[in-house]
Amino acid sequence: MAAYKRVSESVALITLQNPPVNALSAAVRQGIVDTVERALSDPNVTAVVICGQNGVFCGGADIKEFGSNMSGPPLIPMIHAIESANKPVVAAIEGSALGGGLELALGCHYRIAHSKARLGLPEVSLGLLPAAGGSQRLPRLIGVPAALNLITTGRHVTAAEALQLGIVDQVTDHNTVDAAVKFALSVAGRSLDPRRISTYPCPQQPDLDALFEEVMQKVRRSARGAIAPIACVQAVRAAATLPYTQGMAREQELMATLFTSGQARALQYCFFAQRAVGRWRMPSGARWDTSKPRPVHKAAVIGLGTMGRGITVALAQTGLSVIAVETQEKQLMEAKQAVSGMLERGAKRRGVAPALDRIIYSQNIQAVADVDLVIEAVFEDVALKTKVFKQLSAVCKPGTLLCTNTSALDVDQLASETPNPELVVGMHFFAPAHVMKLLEVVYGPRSSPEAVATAMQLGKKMGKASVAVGNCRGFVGNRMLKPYVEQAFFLLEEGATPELVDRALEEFGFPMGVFTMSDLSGLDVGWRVRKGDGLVEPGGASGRSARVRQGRRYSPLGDLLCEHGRFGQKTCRGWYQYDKPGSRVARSDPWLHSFLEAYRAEHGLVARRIDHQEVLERCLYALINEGFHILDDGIAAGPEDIDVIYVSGYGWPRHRGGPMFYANMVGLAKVLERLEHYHQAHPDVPHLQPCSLLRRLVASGSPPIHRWGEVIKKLHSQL
Ligand SMILES: CC/C=C\CC(=O)SCCNC(=O)CCNC(=O)[C@H](O)C(C)(C)COP(=O)(O)OP(=O)(O)OC[C@H]1O[C@@H](n2cnc3c(N)ncnc32)[C@H](O)[C@@H]1OP(=O)(O)O
Repeated sequence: MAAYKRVSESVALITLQNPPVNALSAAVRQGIVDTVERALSDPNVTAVVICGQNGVFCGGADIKEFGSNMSGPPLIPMIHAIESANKPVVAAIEGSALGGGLELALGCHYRIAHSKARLGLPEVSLGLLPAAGGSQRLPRLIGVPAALNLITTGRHVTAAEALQLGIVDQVTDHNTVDAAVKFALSVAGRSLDPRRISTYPCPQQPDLDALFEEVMQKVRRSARGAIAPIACVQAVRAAATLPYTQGMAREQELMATLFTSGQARALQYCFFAQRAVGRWRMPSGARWDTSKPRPVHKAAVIGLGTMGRGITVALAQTGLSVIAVETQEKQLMEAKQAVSGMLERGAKRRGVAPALDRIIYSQNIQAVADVDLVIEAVFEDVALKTKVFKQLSAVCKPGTLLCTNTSALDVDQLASETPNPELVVGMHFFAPAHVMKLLEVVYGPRSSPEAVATAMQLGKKMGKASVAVGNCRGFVGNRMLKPYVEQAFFLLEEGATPELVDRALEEFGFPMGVFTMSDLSGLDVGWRVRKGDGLVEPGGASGRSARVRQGRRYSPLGDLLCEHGRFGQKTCRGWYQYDKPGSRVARSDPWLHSFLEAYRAEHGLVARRIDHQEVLERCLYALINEGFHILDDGIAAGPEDIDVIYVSGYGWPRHRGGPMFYANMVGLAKVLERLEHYHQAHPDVPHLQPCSLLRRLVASGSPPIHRWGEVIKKLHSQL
């Protein structure tokens, strides 16, 4: 839909109307075609201004239409008709001009932006390229290097940067439409030939081949298997080397490949999944839209180790006053120095003042008496956390929300130690907490909807992908990680090497394989957890019993490496070897290979050839199978929650959508068949036994992922 109005007598004002972001749906495109035609055929109109309703120019093509049969006028001829118009067309850009929205503006003869507007071509993050002429017009307008940067990263630029780059002609702090109308009147009657970007030659660049080669290499390295960034480089190259019409043909050809690729579907699923997790719901029926968050102005962090420091930074950067408590003076001083450093570096990067004075440091827990919310981040020890929660209950004003930063402990058990368990939730941050985008908000059976709403809102303010999950061992992310890591260990026993397993996973798109990751986070972390679970037998047992614990197959490989003092990067030795402590360059370690051979010999294991497919199937399907258990148990409300957790916090490649989306893409019947196959081969591995929900879904004809909820609901209503 697009509204048409005459203003200042001779200016046609066309307003895009499709809330909330005026996406270019079929109806909007039709509206633009009709109103532009009307303006151009009206002899009383001398100029045209295009703007968007409610302070947003246009969020781009309507992503929801991508999955359906596209109808309505196509974008390219629509934009071409605007550019060819014989009356000046001015884009009045407020809010956002993104993707097709910016491409529409590039078809206009002039662009006026409000100073708070953001512009960009983020198609690459949806697995696409700017294929409404954006990949051909932008390089002609701002040059190849700047266009390559914007198109391959998809980053949004401010109006000020857009002006500097030459994307917009004017920036205003006042009413943008008024400024655009005034501007349109001032240019009416001027020749438009110099304003048609498609007719510009692409600015010449010395060493064009070298530039493209360099960018292509950089993009390939960071794309981790994603194809859209590569197609973006190819499209810009076409702009730089071909006449416009041929460049457009290349743009369309590349887009057709991307559009039908599974990657675009996965990335568009991620876009909507990220928004869907904000609409959380709990098994009790409490929901995001009926639960009111409490205001949080002042927060406290208890315990200033690595996690507590990061959380303090994240809170202060959000604009909250923070009381940071650490009982030991030396640790408190060290933490203050570290937190200040992190804030200063972050502020420098963002060009703002560091929020140093928002934090009060104290050794005394009494200092938190008047805060609205506390995040306890002491050592992962249930007795210690219980003690802190008891102290907090005595000190804090009534109604203070008590949050625990834990990666696995029972939130409900901690809640039960307080007089107001409804005020307790888990906030599982990921290290480094001021950088990592994921937050699991863990509710127990007694957590109030208000407490969950408050933690979710705080997470959003901190810029985190916040996902509400139920309380169980490891919550969602770590619970699913366990069978994944377990399979990797078993594969080593059966003949694989850390190098082989990691390479398969990295080629799949993970930034790091399981063993490189284990070296980075420290092998002792998992060792401590396994000790706590009673799985580690001191000194390492021998014989068959060494590989069986609690009635199921167990691999003591990680424990044995720890017994050798191999804790990963920090000790220069783990699954790999490193030149110096903390070095990230993992080198193959002959000791480890000999150790594996000796281990297999000791346990009568015969190494066999293992290929990448088996590595992927065993590690990923075991992880996915646990995801189905999590859905079945109601710990995650839907597959989107799991997928957002894995993409935002566990390095799952975004262009593969997340583990549950991936299972949907592979085919549920295939995942089930492979799990059955591997479970038959390894009956002592319960994680390979297909989950009953997976069986139910397959029996229901493998519905698409957005309809899994119906099967889950039916299953639960029958219980
Ligand atoms: C031939 C192909 C030509 C062109 C290709 C394209 O144009 S692809 C689309 C390129 N555009 C984008 O990638 C922009 C996507 N949107 C955003 O980045 C943000 O939504 C935006 C515009 C910056 C606004 O952010 P804000 O935080 O204010 O809102 P939110 O993200 O929560 O979005 C609000 C609701 O709008 C829906 N939505 C946003 N953009 C689109 C879109 N392009 N198409 C369809 N729907 C869109 C979003 O899903 C939210 O809806 P909800 O029901 O709440 O989930």
